[in-house]
Amino acid sequence: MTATILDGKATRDAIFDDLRKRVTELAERGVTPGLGTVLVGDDPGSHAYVRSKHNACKKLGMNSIRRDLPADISQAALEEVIDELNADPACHGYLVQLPLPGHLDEGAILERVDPDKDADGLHPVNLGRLVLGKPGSLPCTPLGIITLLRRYDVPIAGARVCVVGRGVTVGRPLGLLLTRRSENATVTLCHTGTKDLAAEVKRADIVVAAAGRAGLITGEMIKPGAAVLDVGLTRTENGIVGDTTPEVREVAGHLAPMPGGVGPMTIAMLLSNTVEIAERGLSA
Ligand SMILES: Nc1nc2c(c(=O)[nH]1)N[C@@H](CN(C=O)c1ccc(C(=O)N[C@@H](CCC(=O)O)C(=O)O)cc1)CN2
Repeated sequence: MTATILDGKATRDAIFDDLRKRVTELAERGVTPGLGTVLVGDDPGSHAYVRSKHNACKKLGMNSIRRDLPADISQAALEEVIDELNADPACHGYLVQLPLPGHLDEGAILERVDPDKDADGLHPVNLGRLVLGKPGSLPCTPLGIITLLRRYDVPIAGARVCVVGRGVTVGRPLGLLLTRRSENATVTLCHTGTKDLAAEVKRADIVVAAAGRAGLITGEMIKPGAAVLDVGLTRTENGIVGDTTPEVREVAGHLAPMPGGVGPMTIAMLLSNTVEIAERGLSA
């Protein structure tokens, strides 16, 4: 068996086509949705992601506001930038690119973002709304994973899902999303304390590998025909590698590869959240 590829780039492009129409409709009502980014420091990966976000805004006819800040910025100065974006009516939604340099209090910065402008869905208020099933921005990578599964008709309701990795951007919120009534999956959240990872993975109809450990999930751990989404990203001398080994493709029924699977969906969901915030502003 060779897995059907869950193509994140093609799916992102289809989502962009839909978003372009919504941006045009908003423009007809006098609103141009605006996305802000806050980037601290010189990490080349973070710079590349932020660049992609601004390029995507341009493609869709959205405004974008960029705040690039020095690596040694103080907590107080960064908080001032956050306060400015909170007050800027042209900025409908924004994000603080993670990770932040170690001297900054990341939690305090994320909490300072106006939850109703939180394009990333990572503000504690929005994570709380997710727990309570109330409307709010949803975290982009988990939302991208569910959108990709739906696009390829991979059954979610009743599926056993094994999420490997308990990070705040992917694993934890994904567990919450998948166990909503609308998704109805049964989720096992695995982490470094899991006793028999191979056994947990083997039971799953859907495996999400988001531990950030290259090659952690091997072909023999996968139930034949399962859907596997590789979200781990490790940069090596030979390029990017994911959390799954190449043989997984021969066992899985569906595979979101690294690269080209979930990553492009993250940016699509970020723009979708921003357009949604702008639409909400008009209907409020
Ligand atoms: N505030 C946030 N910070 C970070 C997030 C996030 O969602 N919000 N996620 C990641 C970085 N990220 C977006 O910000 C991101 C990561 C990867 C990709 C992507 O398209 N990856 C490609 C391959 C990577 C490459 O070529 O360098 C892929 O999977 O095909 C997009 C966005 C951490 N920080």
